[in-house]
Amino acid sequence: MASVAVLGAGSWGTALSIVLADNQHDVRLWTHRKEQADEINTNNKNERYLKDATIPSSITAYTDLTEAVKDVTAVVLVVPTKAIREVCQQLKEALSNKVTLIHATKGIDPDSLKRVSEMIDEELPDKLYEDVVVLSGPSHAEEVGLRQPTTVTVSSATMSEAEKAQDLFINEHFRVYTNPDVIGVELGGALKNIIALGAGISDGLGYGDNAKSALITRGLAEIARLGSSMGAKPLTFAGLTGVGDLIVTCTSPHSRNYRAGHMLGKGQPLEEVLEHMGMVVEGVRTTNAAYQLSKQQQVEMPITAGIEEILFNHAHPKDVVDQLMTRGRRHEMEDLSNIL
Ligand SMILES: NC(=O)C1=CN([C@@H]2O[C@H](COP(=O)(O)OP(=O)(O)OC[C@H]3O[C@@H](n4cnc5c(N)ncnc54)[C@H](OP(=O)(O)O)[C@@H]3O)[C@@H](O)[C@H]2O)C=CC1
Ligand SMILES: O=C(CO)COP(=O)(O)O
Repeated sequence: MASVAVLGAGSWGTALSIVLADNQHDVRLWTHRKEQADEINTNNKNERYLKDATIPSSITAYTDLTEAVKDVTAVVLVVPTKAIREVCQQLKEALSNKVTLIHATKGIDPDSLKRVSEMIDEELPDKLYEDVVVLSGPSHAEEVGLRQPTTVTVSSATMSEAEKAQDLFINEHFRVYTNPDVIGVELGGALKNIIALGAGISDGLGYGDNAKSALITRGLAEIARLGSSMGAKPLTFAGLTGVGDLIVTCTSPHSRNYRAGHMLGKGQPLEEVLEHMGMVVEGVRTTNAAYQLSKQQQVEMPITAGIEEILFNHAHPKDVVDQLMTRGRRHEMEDLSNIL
């Protein structure tokens, strides 16, 4: 049994805490909201973020970060990308011993264009952990919280750290693979959110399965192009954290990115959509980050560019689809043949 602090009591932090508690670990779930900690500790519920799950009574919620991380062997960071630097700065003050550091956040920071593990490395001193472990894959919190079969991947530059994370999480409902390609695992999980927005937009416009399938496969092509240019191994995008996560997010009403896209496709403005969601829609900021990266890396990402136009320049979704459909002719494997 290990002591594990999970930082972030949203949908995913709560679901991952349930997995860890099922594995008999001592789980401390940190939230910055006192009323939420009280609800978890008193009613074993997190109504706002994971309403259908009953939280095992062995999980204790904390609002004091120093108390939450005292003597733990592992820390799981699972706040939205936007909050990663701020929470790391607090963690730096609160943590006194070396831990296995895992993050399960899926995004790219549009200000620094950094992946989440890169931001963690910038914010936390080396002495607090060996190498960050990324946990990613097709895993809706709503299903994990109900112990439905789920597979994910853990990745770290130090394989023994990834294996420690695998040991912590693996059980009969939650199967955990390892993969040494940190860049590919992290980028697949972040970039699929852009395509999930696109899939939702397409459905919201009333287009059918053909359009969605095109978005998933052509989206995968542009994810692989950008990812490879940034040092990822192309084969990773054919795995759980690439095509696996694309399928689950582009086809499921659990996905916040898909649902937000659906509302955009129906014509609702972005601000209204985000207010309605009340949970993080990572694809919005990551679209802008990926758009900037595509320019920096000189990689063609037409779907991402179209979604950038819809999100930030008031383009009409139907016009963007028309533009995508009437682009110049291409060979399907153009640009991919030299990375495969
Ligand atoms: N939900 C899912 O199925 C999955 C999510 N993920 C990823 O996990 C990450 C977190 O997502 P998820 O849990 O779903 O998001 P939610 O929107 O459900 O919850 C986010 C949580 O983070 C808290 N938070 C935000 N900012 C801070 C901060 N500065 N300090 C402390 N807590 C903060 C929020 O608190 P508050 O209530 O105050 O806003 C809230 O409790 C995302 O990157 C997402 O892509 C990955 C796989 C599956
Ligand atoms: O990453 C996820 C499932 O693997 C969750 O996606 P959403 O953030 O779109 O809900």
